[in-house]
Amino acid sequence: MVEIYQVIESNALAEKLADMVIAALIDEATLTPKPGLVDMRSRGAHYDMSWSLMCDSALALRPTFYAMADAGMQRYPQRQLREIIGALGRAGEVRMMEVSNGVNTHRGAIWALGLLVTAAAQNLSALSVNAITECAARLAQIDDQFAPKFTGNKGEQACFRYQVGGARAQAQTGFPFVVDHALPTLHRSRKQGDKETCAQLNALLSIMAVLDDTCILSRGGTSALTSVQIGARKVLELGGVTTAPGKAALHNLEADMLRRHVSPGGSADMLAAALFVDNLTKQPKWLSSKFVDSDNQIQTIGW
Ligand SMILES: CC(C)(COP(=O)(O)OP(=O)(O)OC[C@H]1O[C@@H](n2cnc3c(N)ncnc32)[C@H](O[C@H]2O[C@H](COP(=O)(O)OP(=O)(O)OP(=O)(O)O)[C@@H](O)[C@H]2O)[C@@H]1O)[C@@H](O)C(=O)NCCC(=O)NCCS
Ligand SMILES: Nc1ncnc2[nH]cnc12
Repeated sequence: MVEIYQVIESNALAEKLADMVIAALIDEATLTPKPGLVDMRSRGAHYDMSWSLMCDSALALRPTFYAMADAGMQRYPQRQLREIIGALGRAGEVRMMEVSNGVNTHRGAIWALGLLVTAAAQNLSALSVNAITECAARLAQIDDQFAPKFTGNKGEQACFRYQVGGARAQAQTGFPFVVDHALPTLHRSRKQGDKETCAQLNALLSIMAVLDDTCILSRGGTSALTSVQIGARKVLELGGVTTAPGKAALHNLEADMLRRHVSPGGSADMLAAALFVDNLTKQPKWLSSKFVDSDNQIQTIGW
């Protein structure tokens, strides 16, 4: 019997992975409403961002994520791979700043989704949530000798001042709030029949309820972070955004955040990461095939 299968070039797989990252970033930006964040209806607590800017920034980052996925598919030693994607990430940040006119639209997203897309590309035959996040964590733990020791960025300053782990620790510990909070909430909410928008919003709130978001800390300090975490938890305890009490609590949470002028930018990045991992682990048809690896060997992607 002749086996019929589609052979995909590895660069086509990297293209697909990059497309999935961009789709996750655009889905996150488009999710409406989101408290404090840019969405289709408002700029939230950001004077310098808009929905179209977020989309332009995401699209401009496609070559960055493609190059990271491509690097992940080559058989580089892990330290070399870490340094390659570190350089790509820094170049991506420069590109982001050019497109956004100096606004930090996606720095945290480049970091988190860059590590995740590289990890996914390294393990195309084992695309599970744990395999991807654990591989991304191992990459994040490797010291990149070419990275500046201090960035001077607001996130870094907040980490020192408030003694929290921020974006780096999230990645180095395997994105626990994506794995243990966002994805289970997303799945539970879908299972109980919520619309996709509500399921994603509940997932965002489940992250906001626990994350040490340095965007909130640097603008509003610990009192703002505690208030946001309590507010997000309250919406979920009241049954989430589909119930009348949950909706009312969400409204109060948003008003409180706008009054404090704080935004959960880190939580938004973690939601995009969750949407990317969720899509990737749904066994998409384009991956259930074979591909040519960097040694010109045909590899089967299987589940
Ligand atoms: C490791 C880096 C991410 C650098 O991080 P650093 O600690 O130096 O700080 P930031 O530059 O501030 O970047 C951290 C970004 O991560 C997001 N974030 C915040 N808290 C968390 C968290 N607990 N877990 C995960 N992610 C988190 C956050 O990004 C979002 O916020 C941005 C908008 O914030 P906003 O306050 O509006 O904007 P600012 O301009 O900063 O302030 P204002 O003036 O407006 O008040 C938005 O972009 C979201 O994305 C933080 O911004 C990483 O950059 C790094 O090391 N890169 C080097 C390259 C590399 O090695 N790459 C590896 C492979 S990809
Ligand atoms: N929707 C959004 N609004 C503001 N900052 C963000 N960072 C990532 N996504 C964001």
